[in-house]
Amino acid sequence: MNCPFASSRTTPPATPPPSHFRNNATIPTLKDYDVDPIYGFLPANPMPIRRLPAAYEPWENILDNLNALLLAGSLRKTVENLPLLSTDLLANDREWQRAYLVLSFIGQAYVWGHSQQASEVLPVTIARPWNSCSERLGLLPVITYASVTLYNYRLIDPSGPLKLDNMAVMHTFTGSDEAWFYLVSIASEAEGAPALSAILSAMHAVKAQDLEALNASLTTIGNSIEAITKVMLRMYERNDPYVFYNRVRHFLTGWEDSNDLPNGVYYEGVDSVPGAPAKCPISGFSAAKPSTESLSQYGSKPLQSGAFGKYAGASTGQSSMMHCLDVALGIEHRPTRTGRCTAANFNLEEAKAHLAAASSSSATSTKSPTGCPVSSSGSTGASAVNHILEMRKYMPGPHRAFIEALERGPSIRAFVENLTNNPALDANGNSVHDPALAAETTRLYNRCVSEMRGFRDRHLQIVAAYIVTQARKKRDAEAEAPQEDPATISIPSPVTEKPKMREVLQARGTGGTDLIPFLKQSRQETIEALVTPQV
Ligand code: HEM
Repeated sequence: MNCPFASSRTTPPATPPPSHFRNNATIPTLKDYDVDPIYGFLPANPMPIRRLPAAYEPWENILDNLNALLLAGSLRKTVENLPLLSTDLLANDREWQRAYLVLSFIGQAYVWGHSQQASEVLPVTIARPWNSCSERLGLLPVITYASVTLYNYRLIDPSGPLKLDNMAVMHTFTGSDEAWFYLVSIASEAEGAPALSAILSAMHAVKAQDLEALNASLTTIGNSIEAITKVMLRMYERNDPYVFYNRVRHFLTGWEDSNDLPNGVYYEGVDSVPGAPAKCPISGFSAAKPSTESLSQYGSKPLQSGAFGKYAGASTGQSSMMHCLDVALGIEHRPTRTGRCTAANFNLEEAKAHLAAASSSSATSTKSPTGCPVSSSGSTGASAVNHILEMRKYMPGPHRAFIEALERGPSIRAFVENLTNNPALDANGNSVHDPALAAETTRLYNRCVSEMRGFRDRHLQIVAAYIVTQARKKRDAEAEAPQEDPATISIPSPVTEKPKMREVLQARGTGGTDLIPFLKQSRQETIEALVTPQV
């Protein structure tokens, strides 16, 4: 028998095995999913626009003055007094994307404020158009990776190279460290872009069983991952971990699981937002109503009916690039535990030990870095959620669809696995493929997986430096602060900053995950994709 998918070199099976690598599957094209061969997921041809048409000047004016308004404490009032602008005048994708960016910055600034209590209510003037833009783009009405990176970049010299040194961001909440955080992420999108065409070529090569073409594509994919890791390491150059943790993250945080906003945010004047609880048919309010305190804070106008939405904030985990690479290489992510650490079960020493282990080994541990008990399977008994898949909800619709189309495409990993361990034989029992070429395919595939592991190793170190260590320092500083007699302290301002114990004690992602166990699991799943020749 001469089945190319034969599972054994010497004993062909009675019936042909299934086509594990889905070689009849359709392969997507980049252009159908708003992906550029050079810019990847970054909008290009035309580039992101820098200002909306004149009708939207009231929004742009607020963004121009965002920092000043925040500092002056007058942002909320200004937003409440905005005219309600319709999105009907937005004429093309770039305008919709720009509007989403502008409203993301204003919306986040409104909710979190500057040393103010979070606002549970988002006024109709922002809530309604933000929700319309999100619907149109397949995003959610919260700040996302798309708001701060994809739609927020420009080239300093438009005819110059797509490289970090020639990139700028249009907006930040806080300044240059934050800008660098976005810029490095944007540069990583650019460095990864060649991998996207190569993934499609690799899938075509699998279909055609063309090892030379497959090897060339795998080489490009491996080089791209290496370049992503290299540029990611430039993060340390101009983004100070203290500034990032204590100044920047605040604005990028969502309200999916927030102590400050336990019901999420109330989108005034919006009939429904994705995932919103059902509304009361009589009052028009969703089951949970904004608190009396929120209502009293909320200006003088009567509150319109609306809907509560609970969403995670912006996270680099929302980059479609890494999802594509995972899918292309057959790296599968399992659900992660959702157990939350609390002040009660936090143990810093265990957290430190865990982190030390995390940066030197891939072995799983039975303690989370926050010192919370975790079983070796990563479960605390709480329901498990696949955080990596969850992040796809926060990607632009066409990019999410592209990843899903890749999932339906031919499986490169299954092909390499077969090639390595069940090579196809001709009528004489000889390998159909040149064994040296096939060995090279296995090596190149494994190199791609190892590059992904290398990326995740380095990323873990970044997260440790920018979040876990900073959380610890903040906790230590608070513990060392002299305990004054509260009776002798006068609090001068009506603006109170609530102690954020959970934020201090928990090293959590802006996207809302318990960090290190999640990232370690993701790295472990990467390692599991390696194809090992069976002897
Ligand atoms: C200061 C720099 C960075 C910090 C503090 C950081 C932080 C995080 C955090 C907290 C998560 C967990 C998900 C969440 O809860 O939000 C995460 C996930 C992730 N980040 Fe980053 N990140 C940084 C830079 C980057 C860069 C530059 C990239 C891309 C090149 C990147 C790619 C990813 C990916 C792909 C995930 C999903 C987890 C995985 O696939 O293993 N990160 N990051």
